[in-house]
Amino acid sequence: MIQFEAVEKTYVSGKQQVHALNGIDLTVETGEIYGVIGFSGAGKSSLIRTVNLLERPSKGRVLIHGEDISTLSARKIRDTRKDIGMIFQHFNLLNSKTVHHNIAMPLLLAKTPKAEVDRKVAELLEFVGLADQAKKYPDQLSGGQKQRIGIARALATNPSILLCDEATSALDPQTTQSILDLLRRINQEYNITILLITHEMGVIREICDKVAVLEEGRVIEQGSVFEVFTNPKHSTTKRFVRSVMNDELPDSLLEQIRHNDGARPIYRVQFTGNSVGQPFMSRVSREFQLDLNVLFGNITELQGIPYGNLIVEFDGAPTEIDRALASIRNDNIQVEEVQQHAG
Ligand SMILES: Nc1ncnc2c1ncn2[C@@H]1O[C@H](COP(=O)(O)OP(=O)(O)OP(=O)(O)O)[C@@H](O)[C@H]1O
Repeated sequence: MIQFEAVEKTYVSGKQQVHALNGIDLTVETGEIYGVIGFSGAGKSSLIRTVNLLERPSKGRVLIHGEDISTLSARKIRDTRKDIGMIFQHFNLLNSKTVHHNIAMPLLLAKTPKAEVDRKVAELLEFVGLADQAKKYPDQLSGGQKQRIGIARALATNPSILLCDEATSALDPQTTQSILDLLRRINQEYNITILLITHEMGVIREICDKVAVLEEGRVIEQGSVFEVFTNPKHSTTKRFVRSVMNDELPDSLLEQIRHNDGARPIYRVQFTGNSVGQPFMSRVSREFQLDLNVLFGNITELQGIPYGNLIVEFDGAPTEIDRALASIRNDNIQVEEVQQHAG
């Protein structure tokens, strides 16, 4: 478990002060994959680097499994660091050393016997799918392969926590996917808690259980990925969600809504989980004698739960439309009128 308690970080250079973190409270539970997203300069790197003391908080505390690491002895800090692996956007491999040596590095530093080092490196190479690349040098590998080496090196000391600093930002979409699959396996098979920072909402959607949105060194929104994606509250969160959820109304449709005289109101209908399987449209149409015209829609999946989003024009008697809306809401389906937002 990682706990940030009122964490602040101020950088001082000359007379200038930069307040990178302004009081962060966050808890990453054991076994979770927790994503922190934010635009450039939001404070993501500063935050993740306080976990392994690459940066010390200016105020507040970071607790690892309940212990404030900044108060530990030098020896205990070394032990705690072994328990926290880290991978980086640009991999941070030693180009003059072989793949084997790069992965072995943390074990060699810990004076692990050679036979044990060789056994562990072979196991890790197998796990990351690069068993035949041990003698190569990083320059001979693709970006995705380099990140696999970075991951293998991070796992060498059997950590319980893995920090991922923009681990897929330098990779193409297909390679990103394969690295995210590998991170998920690490989380599931080794029960390693993962804290990742990214500026890509697709990464959060793909593997995270929880997400926090960072802006100007503050957490502006946090929650389960499902909650935050289906009901984002802050405008920055809405921007991030829109970047992957494709629920923007097309221009032609906005034009149609703008010219709607209000006789046929238009609603956004959002439904999740069990509601997805319900034939609520035909039921409502029959029961309240309405014509329902679907103008736009998509159904997607978040954390294995289906999530639907429809834009529907309701045509019928106003009193029946009101009754229909009440009936839909009764089924735990969210409905909101889009007319006023569209213009
Ligand atoms: N060593 C440093 N000295 C001075 N200012 C710094 C230092 N590191 C970061 N900053 C500043 O702190 C703020 C937060 O930076 P940080 O790198 O944590 O944000 P970020 O969200 O990770 O951004 P990016 O995605 O661009 O890396 C920025 O204004 C940055 O310029």
